[in-house]
Parts: sequence; C-alpha cells; structure tokens
Amino acid sequence: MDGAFATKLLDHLQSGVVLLDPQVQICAWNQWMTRHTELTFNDVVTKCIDAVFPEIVHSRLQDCIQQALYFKLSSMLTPALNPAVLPLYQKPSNRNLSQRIEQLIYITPIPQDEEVFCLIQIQDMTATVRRERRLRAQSTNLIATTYRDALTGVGNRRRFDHDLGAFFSDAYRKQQTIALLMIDIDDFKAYNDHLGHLKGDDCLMKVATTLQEGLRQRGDCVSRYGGEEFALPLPDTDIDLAYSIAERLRQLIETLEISHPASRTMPHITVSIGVSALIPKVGQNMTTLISQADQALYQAKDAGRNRCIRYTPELNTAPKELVLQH
Ligand SMILES: Nc1nc2c(ncn2[C@@H]2O[C@H](COP(=O)(O)OP(=O)(O)OP(=O)(O)O)[C@@H](O)[C@H]2O)c(=O)[nH]1
Repeated sequence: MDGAFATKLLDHLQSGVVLLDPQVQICAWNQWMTRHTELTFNDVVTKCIDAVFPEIVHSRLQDCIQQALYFKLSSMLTPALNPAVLPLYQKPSNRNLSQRIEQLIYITPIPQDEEVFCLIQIQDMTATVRRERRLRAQSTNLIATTYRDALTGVGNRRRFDHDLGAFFSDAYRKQQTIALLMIDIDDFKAYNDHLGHLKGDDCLMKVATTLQEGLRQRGDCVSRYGGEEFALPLPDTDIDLAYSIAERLRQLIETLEISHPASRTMPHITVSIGVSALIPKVGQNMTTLISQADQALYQAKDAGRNRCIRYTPELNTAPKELVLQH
C-alpha cells in the first residue's frame, strides 16, 4: 500500500485520526478532523497539538499523549469521565448552535525505528451518550414513580417498607434509637360519607402535603401506609424527640381547619398519632416497631382522638388511665 492510498484510506474513516511525531507535532490529520474543526491538514501540519487545541494543556488527554510517547502506554478516554475533551463540532462553522461532539478517544504509542509516535483516534459517541442520558432520566423518573403514592404524592407503602428496613438495619448495627409515627385521620369514614369520595381525596392530599412539608430534616419522608393512614420512620431519633415531632404535625393538621361536619371530636379534620421508638435487639424486627406504634395509635383513638400517644411497654398490660402520656 503506497502513501497516497494510505491517506485516502484515512480520509474515508468514520472517525478522527491524528498522528503526533516524537516532538508532539501533528504529522497526520484525516478528513474527519477537518470536517469537525474546519482546520485542514495544511493548517495543522508540524504544529504542536496543544498549539492547535490550547485547551488540552494540563488535561488528561495531554497526560495520556505523554505517557504514550515516553512510556509507550496506551490509554482510552471515555465520554462518561472526560466530557468532550477536544473542540470538535458537528457544524464547526456555527459553534454557538452546534454542541460539541461527545468523544471516545484512544491514544496508542506507535514505535518506529528508535522513536515513538502517538496515534490519536476519536469516535463520535454523541448519539450513544444522548441515548444513555435519556434512559438514565427515564429510569430515575420510573424509580421515583415506583416509590410515590399516586394520589397524594408522598411515599407509598413500598417506600415506607424500604426506608424502615434500611433505617432499622442501620439502627441495629449502630445500636441507635429508631422511631416511628403512625398517623391516622380521625373519623375519615364519616368525612367521606358526608362530603363524598372526591372531597375525601382532596383532604388526603392536603393532609399528606402538610405532613411532608412540616418535616424539618432533609430526607425524612412521610409515606401513605394505607387508606387514611400515614407513617413516618425517623432514624436516630429517641421517643421524646419523636413525640415532639408528632405533636407539631398534629397541630399543623389542626390549624389547616379543613371543615369536618361529621367529626366526633372537632368541627375540622384532626389526626391521631401513635409514637414508638426502640434500640433494635436480637429477635426484634421492624414489625415490632410498627406493632408498638399501632398500639399507641389505638390508644390515641380510644382516648378521644386528635392526640399523640407514645408507646410504653405497660400499654399491653396496665389499665389505660395509668399509661396514657398525652
Ligand atoms: N376518599 C378516600 N377515602 C379513602 C381512601 N382510602 C381509604 N379511605 C376511606 O377512609 C375511611 C377509613 O375509615 P375507618 O378505618 O373506619 O376509620 P375512621 O372513620 O377514620 O375512624 P377512626 O380512624 O377511628 O377515627 C374509609 O371510609 C375508607 O373508605 C382514599 O384513597 N380516598
């Protein structure tokens, strides 16, 4: 194969080819490079690559070129870790409107007699990178949907199970307290029966949003446990702090003053909250914490609703009036 044919071959490649001599000067530059830079072979020949592309100075690409020339090491720069290293454009005449080509770059040492040349090959990965970004965005969206309650927008039961499971394991490992709030709207059946299911749905949305927005710790997430019941797992939180959070949330719902003409307690929507907390021991699991919060919630309902009750071990056995801490 003669030199002219080799040049023709390079010019037909669907990727960029640049060859550097041992002095880092350009000695080959194919048509693909011209198409995406508007620089011809004559514009760049014998110039140092960093004179043509000043932005590669101190870049990873410059390191790789030197490793190829001095240590005969090959490398690859992927678009994920090295976004658009070289100023290559689909339409270099209009750089403002044209995005940089996403590049996969191979740097290969080419020993020749006593010297080493450096071959740079560039592949256009723009379509692949865009497709990956789109897929990643879709999958992030899908994960968010999987964990969101469709009606209220707060977490769903799957999110609750996931969060509580993770917090519980963490609390067991670190021997820290984990707390749980079970929050239930009072007399919600009567609300639905009086005002209709659509108003009921509206009310659920307002309560859910208020609970979520009432949380002060980033990462805390209210989930809809079922029907008109919400749950809030709280990592590294003792019973007193959990109780004060519960009380603040209860008051927030009360101050919404959503009219409830059929309530047995107040003329507006209220919630009852059961609070439990424990440091996980061998033989306990998250069901223990849920069951304790549930028992406290039943006590709150029994005691007249619109209140928070914390679980104490005596709740199981002692007469109610001795254990209610409201
Ligand atoms: N509008 C609406 N209502 C729901 C939804 N999910 C559950 N409910 C209603 O919530 C009501 C819950 O009623 P109950 O479990 O008897 O409890 P309650 O009337 O709130 O009484 P207490 O909890 O004892 O105060 C039922 O009437 C359910 O139909 C929902 O997505 N939308």
